[in-house]
Amino acid sequence: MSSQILKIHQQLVNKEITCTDLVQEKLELLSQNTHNTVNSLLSDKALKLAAKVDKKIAKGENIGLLEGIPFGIKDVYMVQGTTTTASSNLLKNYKSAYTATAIQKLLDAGAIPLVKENCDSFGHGSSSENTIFGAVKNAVNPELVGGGSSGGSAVNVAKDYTVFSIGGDTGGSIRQPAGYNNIYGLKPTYGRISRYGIMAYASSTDCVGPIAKSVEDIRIVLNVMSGKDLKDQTTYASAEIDADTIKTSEGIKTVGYFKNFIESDAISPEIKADFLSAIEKIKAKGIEVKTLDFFESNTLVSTYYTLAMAETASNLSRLDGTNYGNRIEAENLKETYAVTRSENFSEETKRRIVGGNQVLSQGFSDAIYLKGLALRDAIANNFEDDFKKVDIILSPVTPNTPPKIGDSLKDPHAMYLSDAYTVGFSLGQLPTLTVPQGTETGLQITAAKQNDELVLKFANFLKDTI
Ligand SMILES: NC(=O)C[C@H](N)C(=O)O
Repeated sequence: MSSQILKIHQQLVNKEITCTDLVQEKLELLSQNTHNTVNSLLSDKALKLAAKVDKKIAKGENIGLLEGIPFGIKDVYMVQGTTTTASSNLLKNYKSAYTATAIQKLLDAGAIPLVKENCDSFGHGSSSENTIFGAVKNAVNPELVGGGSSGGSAVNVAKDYTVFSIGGDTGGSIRQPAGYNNIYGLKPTYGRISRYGIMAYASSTDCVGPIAKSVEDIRIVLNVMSGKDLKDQTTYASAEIDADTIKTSEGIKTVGYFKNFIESDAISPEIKADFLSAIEKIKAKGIEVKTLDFFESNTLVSTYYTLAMAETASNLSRLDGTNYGNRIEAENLKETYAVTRSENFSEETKRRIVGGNQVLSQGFSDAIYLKGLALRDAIANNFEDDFKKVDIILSPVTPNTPPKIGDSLKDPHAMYLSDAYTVGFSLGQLPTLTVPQGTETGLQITAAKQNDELVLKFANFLKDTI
């Protein structure tokens, strides 16, 4: 699909539509939607901003590319004056005191925030069913899950309720719902976009990224959000990615894929067939394809969940009803903490806090946590070796197609295993993009650290190839 942002920009500039009508139409679609994508609507703010854009256009002033473009925000981002619930009961009424850097940059560029979007609570999940706002339904088939944890964001884009949405990806939360809903979703290199103002889940792999319907829209939004931020010391300065540069296939000679992913018993036959057919088409275009060895799914999933649970147990320890959230008074302070947390956190979040505290506790941390860190280093080293042999690693996004609503909740372990193909790239802190394949799960393009440009370039190449 071509750029929605460029199309709407032209329509606004040519006065074929007004920004107010556009925003009103999207707000109506969002408020009537039955896919459970909305936690809260930002109608007043959005309509005020739209009126300003219309005034500017009426006066004949120039507008920027993102000015007047309506977008959605996963409900884990602070946006001053809005409720930021993380889809949890504990923060049901929590109002953000400040705005996340990534969102502020979009607001500064004139984009119009419409909605705080439903997701798995605190990012804990792969289906967007772990939420107090009702399970997000898939855009293609509403009996299936919308994917997670940025499910509401992906479905809103797929259904055209928003032009793009900002998701968050710790172990697949942008890429997997993008795949399940047949659109694009980018997890940039860790540190390319500031995490300041995102509700922290697992700080060592949390990434901010765009979900959209075209490579060009991903590029535009990525450029605006990227950059060093003194409020997040893990950020780095990056060069803008140029539209024309990513239209050539220069620098793409070799593509690799992990043999064990594709030969695994867990992969669905449709996904395997679609993947191998894409590989044949890539080869036919003269690109060399190499198979690579990688860690087994069980190792990847257990390393990721060991570290993610440890980090979330630590990050969420601040939510005890004292400074934030839905405090439940009990007999004494200790009881108040306990009741506030046990009554307000979901089963899945409690599972992760208990698991994470076990990982970090004295007597266990050497055997479990330190082992997890060592494996993470080994995985990162493996990637460094791989990128000496290939330019791009291609993979399916998930081994499975989206499950029916309700099924993932029955078996958390099976849900963790469905992240087998996304979590390794998170641990490696690599740039990874989901591209749609016309099916219910997409292809995942990964390049070496800080080479987000090559990922987008290959996505353009793939668009004309498969
Ligand atoms: N947050 C994410 O990136 C999703 C992943 N399934 C997790 O629960 O950790």
